[in-house]
Amino acid sequence: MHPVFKADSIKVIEQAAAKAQGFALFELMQRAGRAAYDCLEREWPLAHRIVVVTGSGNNAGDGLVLARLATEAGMQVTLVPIKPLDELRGDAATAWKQLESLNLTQREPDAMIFEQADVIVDALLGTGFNGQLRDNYAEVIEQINQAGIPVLALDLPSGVYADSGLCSEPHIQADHTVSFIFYKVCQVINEGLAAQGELHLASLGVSQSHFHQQQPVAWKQSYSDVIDEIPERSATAYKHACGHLLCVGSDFTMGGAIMLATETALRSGAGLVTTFLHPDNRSAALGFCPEAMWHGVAFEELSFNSLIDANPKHFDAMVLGPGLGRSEWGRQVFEQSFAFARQQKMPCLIDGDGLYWLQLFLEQEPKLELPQPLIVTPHVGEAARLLSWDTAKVSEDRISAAQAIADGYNCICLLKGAGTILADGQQVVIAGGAHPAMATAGLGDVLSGLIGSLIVQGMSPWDATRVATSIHFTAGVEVARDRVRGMLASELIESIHYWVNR
Ligand SMILES: NC(=O)C1=CN([C@@H]2O[C@H](COP(=O)(O)OP(=O)(O)OC[C@H]3O[C@@H](n4cnc5c(N)ncnc54)[C@H](O)[C@@H]3O)[C@@H](O)[C@H]2O)[C@@H](O)CC1
Ligand SMILES: [K+]
Repeated sequence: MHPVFKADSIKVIEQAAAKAQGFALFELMQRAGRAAYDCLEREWPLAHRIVVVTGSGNNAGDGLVLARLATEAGMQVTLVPIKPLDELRGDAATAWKQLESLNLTQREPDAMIFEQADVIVDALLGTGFNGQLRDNYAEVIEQINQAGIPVLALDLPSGVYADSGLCSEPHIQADHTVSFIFYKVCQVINEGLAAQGELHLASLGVSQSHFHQQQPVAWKQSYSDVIDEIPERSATAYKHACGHLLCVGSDFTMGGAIMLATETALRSGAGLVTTFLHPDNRSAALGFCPEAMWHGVAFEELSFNSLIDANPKHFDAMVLGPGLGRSEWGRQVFEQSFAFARQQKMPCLIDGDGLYWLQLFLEQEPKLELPQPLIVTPHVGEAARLLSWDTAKVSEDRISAAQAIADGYNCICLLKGAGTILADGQQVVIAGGAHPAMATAGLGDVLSGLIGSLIVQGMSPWDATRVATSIHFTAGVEVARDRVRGMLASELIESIHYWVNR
């Protein structure tokens, strides 16, 4: 897992690291420029004409170090300084002094200059960018984007806000980004993910021992961090020992949702899955996945309790809500399932319309006792309702929103979006990233089924949520590959079957 920091913390850490290792901060800038140059050479081995666009801060300094190294390596480097290089201060001024005697060509920003480059190096704005783009920055960024030439961004693409991952318009659209020292928030969530191209992390010799009391805002988790956490399965395992998941959802308008959750749960290893859904869906469900035990919950008798009584099985966890709908049927099924989860003290994951009912029930009865442990899996709109925040406020700070839900509901919150945010009241983990193909219906249902499945197989709700989120994203990327549209949620299930068994 990698720590994720806000820009201010990184500044403190840089200074602490330099002091602890006995070198000047300028050494870090040299290392940053070197790491970026190495990336340039590795990713574009044939590149010769390099245009380095610089701004007014230390990000420019990194670009000037790269310019020197590229020149020394025989490349033809042109500088496009947006601010006069003589006005640079501190370490960036030192970097300029080291370069000045090489008398590199300097040009005004111009579409022609950018179009003639093999690679454009973006050293305009890094972590010090704030507010609206000033002066001619927007115009230059547009010229760079329109040139259609590969772009290497230093630390982050200019115009991306380091601490939120939100972007100004315009912002640099990079092909590769070399992030220095630690990940920033923009490198793990929100639109920043789409701007950075392929991300490389260059630690510059700074390690976690230099945190210097700075708290990471989150930890970035990937599939390789979690795969060993899935419990081993013994050769003598039998289905009753591999967990029994109860899924509840799908009125007649959204029959597929709970089916996707159910099949995913079985394909990812749950021993048994019992699913309650609207009776109109039952025969389709049986055809879809004959391995699950499907029960139609009729409206007339609203017989959830009698169904439970007639099925005196032990359930290890419940997934409640995919496709539940907002009709009276959904309301009653939610009420009864919710009470059942509470009474059984079993882990309960509430998703989809289950979250709608949860919020409505709490509005009517604010002290309503919640099932424990509880997992909620909202998207931004659902999170806004749960928090009574407006949607824009949640979008602007999804990390705080996930933490507020985890704290307020004493639960695990999985907040969906580009970079899924997981909070449990103590820590924040970011898993997955962004892929355009994943903007499709049913993926949340698949994720809910996977989390429920890992819980019934013995993982703690927090671990199951973390591990499932990484597997789900990995499967999505594998299925979609470079296809940006048209992936079906059901296509992920086979891939999840593969990834849980690696
Ligand atoms: N020694 C160090 O401090 C190191 C810094 N590093 C680099 O330094 C960067 C941070 O440097 P700085 O804090 O100097 O900041 P930046 O270089 O990111 O940008 C700050 C400059 O941009 C200007 N600016 C801010 N917002 C603007 C806007 N909206 N429109 C136009 N101009 C704007 C500011 O006036 C300031 O001059 C990092 O991203 C990284 O690239 C690395 O070299 C590692 C070592
Ligand atoms: K940059």
